[in-house]
Amino acid sequence: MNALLQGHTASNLRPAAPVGALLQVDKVSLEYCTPQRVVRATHEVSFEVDPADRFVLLGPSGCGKSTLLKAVAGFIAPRAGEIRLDGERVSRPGPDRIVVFQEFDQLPPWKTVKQNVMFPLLASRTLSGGMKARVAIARALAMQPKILLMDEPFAALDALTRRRMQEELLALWEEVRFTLLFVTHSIEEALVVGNRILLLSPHPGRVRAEVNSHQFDLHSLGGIAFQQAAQRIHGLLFDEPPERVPLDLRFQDIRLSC
Ligand SMILES: Nc1ncnc2c1ncn2[C@@H]1O[C@H](COP(=O)(O)OP(=O)(O)OP(=O)(O)O)[C@@H](O)[C@H]1O
Repeated sequence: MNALLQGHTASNLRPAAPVGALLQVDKVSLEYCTPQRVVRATHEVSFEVDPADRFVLLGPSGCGKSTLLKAVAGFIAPRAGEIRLDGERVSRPGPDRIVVFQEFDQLPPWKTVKQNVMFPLLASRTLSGGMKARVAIARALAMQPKILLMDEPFAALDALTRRRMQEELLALWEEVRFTLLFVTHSIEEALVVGNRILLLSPHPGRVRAEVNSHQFDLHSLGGIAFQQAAQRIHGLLFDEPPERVPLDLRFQDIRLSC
C-alpha cells in the first residue's frame, strides 16, 4: 500500500494551521421519508473531529452511524442542525471527503461501463478481501481528502484478515496522520482503531457519551485494562442510564450526555 502512496506525506495530507476542529457536526437530526412514515435516524447529534483524529462512531445496529457518515459525505441533508468541514457548510459530496464502504468493488469512475462491469469479475479472481481493502484505502488516500470516511470497512473480512487490516490502517495513519471518521458496531474494533469514540444510543441515535481511547491499540487486546474499558463501554451503550454511569471510568476523559 505504501508504494501506492508515494509522495503523500504527513505534511501534504494534514490540514493547514490553524489547528482546530476540522469537522463540526452541530445538533444534527437526520430523517428518511418513506411512503409510510418519516424515520428519524439521528436526533440532535453533535461532535467535533480534530485534524489527525481517528474518530469512531460506535453504536448498535440501526442507531444511525451509516446515516451520519453519509450526511458528512454530503449524500444526505440534515433535517435540522449543520455539518461544517474546515468551516464550510457541507451541502453536497466533494473530493475533500472520500468514503470507503464495506463493499470494496466500488465503481472506479475513470473506467468505462464495460470495464466497470468486468472489474469485479477480474478482481474477485485475483484479489483477496484483504487486498481489495488495501486497494480501496490506498485509492481513497491517493485523492488526498481532508477526511477519510470508513463505514464498517473490515466487517466482511475473516477475523485474522480484519486484525491485519486494522494493523495496516494504524501503521498508515502513523505515517500519514490523515483524519479518519470510522463507523463500527464492534466495541473491540472501536478501541483498537479510534483515539476518540462517540457512543450512540439505539434508534434514533443520540449521543450517549464520548470517550478518549488513545491509550489502546492492537497490543492492548486481551489485556485487563482493555477488557474493562470494553465492558464499561458496553454498559454505557446498553445497560445504564447516563446519569447512573460512574464517573471513575479511567478513560482519559469522558463526556456524558442524556
Ligand atoms: N433508505 C432508508 N429508508 C428508510 N429508513 C432507513 C433507510 N436507511 C436507513 N434507514 C433507517 O434509519 C435508521 C438508521 O440506519 P443506519 O443504517 O444509519 O444505522 P446503522 O447504525 O448504520 O446500522 P447498522 O450497524 O445496522 O448498519 C434505521 O432505523 C434504519 O432502518
